Amino acid sequence: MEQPTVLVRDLRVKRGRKSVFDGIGFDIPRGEVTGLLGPSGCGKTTLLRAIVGVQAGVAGDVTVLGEAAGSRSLRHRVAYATQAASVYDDLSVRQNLSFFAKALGAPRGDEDRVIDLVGLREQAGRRVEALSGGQRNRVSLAAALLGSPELIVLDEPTVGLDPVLRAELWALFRRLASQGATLIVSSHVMDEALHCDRLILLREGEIVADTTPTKLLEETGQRDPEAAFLAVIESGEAS
Ligand SMILES: Nc1ncnc2c1ncn2[C@@H]1O[C@H](COP(=O)(O)OP(=O)(O)OP(=O)(O)O)[C@@H](O)[C@H]1O
Repeated sequence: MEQPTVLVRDLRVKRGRKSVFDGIGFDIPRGEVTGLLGPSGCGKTTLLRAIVGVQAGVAGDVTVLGEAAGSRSLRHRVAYATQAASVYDDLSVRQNLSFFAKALGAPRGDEDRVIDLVGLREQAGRRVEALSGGQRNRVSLAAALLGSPELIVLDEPTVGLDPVLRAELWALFRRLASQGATLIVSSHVMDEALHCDRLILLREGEIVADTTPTKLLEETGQRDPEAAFLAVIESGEAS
């Protein structure tokens, strides 16, 4: 059987004095879009950082593509787009992406491929400082797609985007997964859950459900994911 892309076992994370996770575990198979959902402060960013291997205070096992999370050999195989766009304001979209492409050793012309993927062709020559917040975030997303990484970790990539763009990005995530990439996408918007193959619902550092959109709605008898999430939390509190 194919090895999962991400394998998390007994993960414990301390940030300062606070224990954010105290022994969680799950697998993420290849070629799926996994949604990491839950309210602000539940631990989504901390978990993504542990998977990428940049979080301090981590104990337990996080294995990515068969290697320990954060291993040097994963540098070109794993991409991470943080919540705050990390791009140069005084460079154009294309200059930013050419710079990152060179730093990564991505194939020639890869910047144009990712500019098209995120729908920024018209803005390619514009300096990043002249873009909207949503467009800036898409530059960051484009940078994460350079070099066609096998695991793509995206922290709230659709924040601040209008519904049309949001739908376009989700279609892009699905397309990348169908080509074999594995995506982990965090969000606190439960409606986005419906675009995922798999859902990990977090609350205060605990996995309250590890499910699929269909199962979540079926098992809670709800029609919308927001209500379903609340139902999961209430049933957890009742038991
Ligand atoms: N540098 C830090 N030192 C101590 N505690 C921290 C630090 N950063 C975050 N935390 C705590 O860790 C917990 C998880 O935070 P995290 O940023 O992972 O949540 P999140 O689900 O991504 O939230 P959001 O959706 O608001 O980004 C929170 O309780 C937060 O207060």
